[in-house]
Amino acid sequence: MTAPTPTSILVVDDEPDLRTLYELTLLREGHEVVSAPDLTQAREWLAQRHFDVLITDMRLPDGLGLELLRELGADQRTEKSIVITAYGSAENAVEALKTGAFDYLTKPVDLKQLRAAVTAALQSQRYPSAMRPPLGDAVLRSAPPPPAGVQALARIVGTSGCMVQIRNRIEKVATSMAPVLILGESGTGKELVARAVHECSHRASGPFVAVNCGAIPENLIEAEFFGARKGAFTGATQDREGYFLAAKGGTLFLDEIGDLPLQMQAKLLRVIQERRVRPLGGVQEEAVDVRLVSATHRDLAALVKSGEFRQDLFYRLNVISLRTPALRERREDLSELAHALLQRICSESGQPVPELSDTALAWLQACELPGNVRELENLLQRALALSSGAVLQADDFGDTSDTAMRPESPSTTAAFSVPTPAPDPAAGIPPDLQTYLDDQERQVLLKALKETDFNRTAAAARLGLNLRQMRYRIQRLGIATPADGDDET
Ligand SMILES: Nc1ncnc2c1ncn2[C@@H]1O[C@H](COP(=O)(O)OP(=O)(O)OP(=O)(O)O)[C@@H](O)[C@H]1O
Repeated sequence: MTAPTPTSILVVDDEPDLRTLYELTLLREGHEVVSAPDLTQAREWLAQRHFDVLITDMRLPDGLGLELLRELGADQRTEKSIVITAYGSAENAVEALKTGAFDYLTKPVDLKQLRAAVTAALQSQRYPSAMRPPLGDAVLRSAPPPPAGVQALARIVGTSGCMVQIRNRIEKVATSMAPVLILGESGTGKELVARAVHECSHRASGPFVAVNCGAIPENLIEAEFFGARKGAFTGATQDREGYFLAAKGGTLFLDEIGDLPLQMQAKLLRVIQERRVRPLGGVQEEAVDVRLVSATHRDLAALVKSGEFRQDLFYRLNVISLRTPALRERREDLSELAHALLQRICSESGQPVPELSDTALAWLQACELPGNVRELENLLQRALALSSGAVLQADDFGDTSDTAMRPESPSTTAAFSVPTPAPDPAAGIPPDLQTYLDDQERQVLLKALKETDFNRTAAAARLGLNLRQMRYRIQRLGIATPADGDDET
């Protein structure tokens, strides 16, 4: 049996002591290491041979480490780069990630983080060194993602140009550690995209922790994010891990990031910069090893302008952005989406998949669907509940003769799937029907949640809903629930 080929690393730093320190650390890990004090020598090495990882200081005597990254990118080379930047220089770190760096480290370099970054960079290579084709072949870009990634991409239905583009971009961005910001209207699949980024990345075997930033009570938010030791505050009856540590080795998805209170934004920024967290009441800081993906339906740039969102945090989170298009921008996908959603809903509830008649499809095509794919999903669920045959007809979607009855917002459709409480005749006619129905729905949901000890799966089952519908309603109606529920998926 032949011995495995050692992985090769090129270290570029002009300070001899630091070079030696990095070299020794990496040699001890079993890597083959060569080093260069400047760009010129690094270029000579790169012209001669291939490396698995390039580690470069930002400032070098004859230029910036970023130049090497640009050259690697232009030559479509497969080396993964890690850039070392000065402490507190957010611009350089963001610039490095935008230029294609896999990751960055800040000075003074923590050797544990150096080792972890190199391991992660190697894991993200889709070919082991022995299988790697010769220099010059643009292999990584066309290499397929892992099987879980392929499945996650397939869950994002749509063959319109913008959907093909978004799937391609997910594959590309998944191979680095750069933070990703997903922007798009409600119900356009931002969480689906975030999961696909995770599943296509080398972190796929790690956890995917999804957090709704707008749903956590303000007094608990710090403990939820960073963890807390028992007794750190009234009610902290046991140690709490916190999202950052729970997502260790995986991806932390910060949904509705635009709703994060300002005070918490400052704390989040500090953790991103320092890559360490200290749980409330704890004395020791712990290293953070997560890839951040955030999402919002709000206009973050406008929030920055109005002072509601910190510019420096925006800059940090928005290294790579992805936009999920609204359904009205890709109406050609509606039929495929409707069929795929029907399949999924029916397989989840174990019922046979009905056909979708031409009239039903035409009716859906005529709907505005401002709530996007989620609204389409709700309409199909409701039609399935109302239909008794093997074919879904337009009538199954409600009174289709009256255009005023057509669904106009996610809230309208959401109210349909819960048994609508009979109006109290003594109370007369409510001045705002939607608010009235929302109140009724909120009360029913709260009752079910309380009776099941806030177990969302159990509460959903009591109401004949699935977990996804339950989560949607909880979020839409702004119901506060303990965030560490046992049923988060
Ligand atoms: N392209 C798609 N293909 C298949 N299903 C989709 C697609 N886009 C969205 N969905 C489905 O629509 C529902 C809403 O999607 P998701 O929760 O990802 O949207 P979102 O943009 O995160 O919404 P919000 O901003 O309200 O949180 C989910 O059930 C999801 O599976």
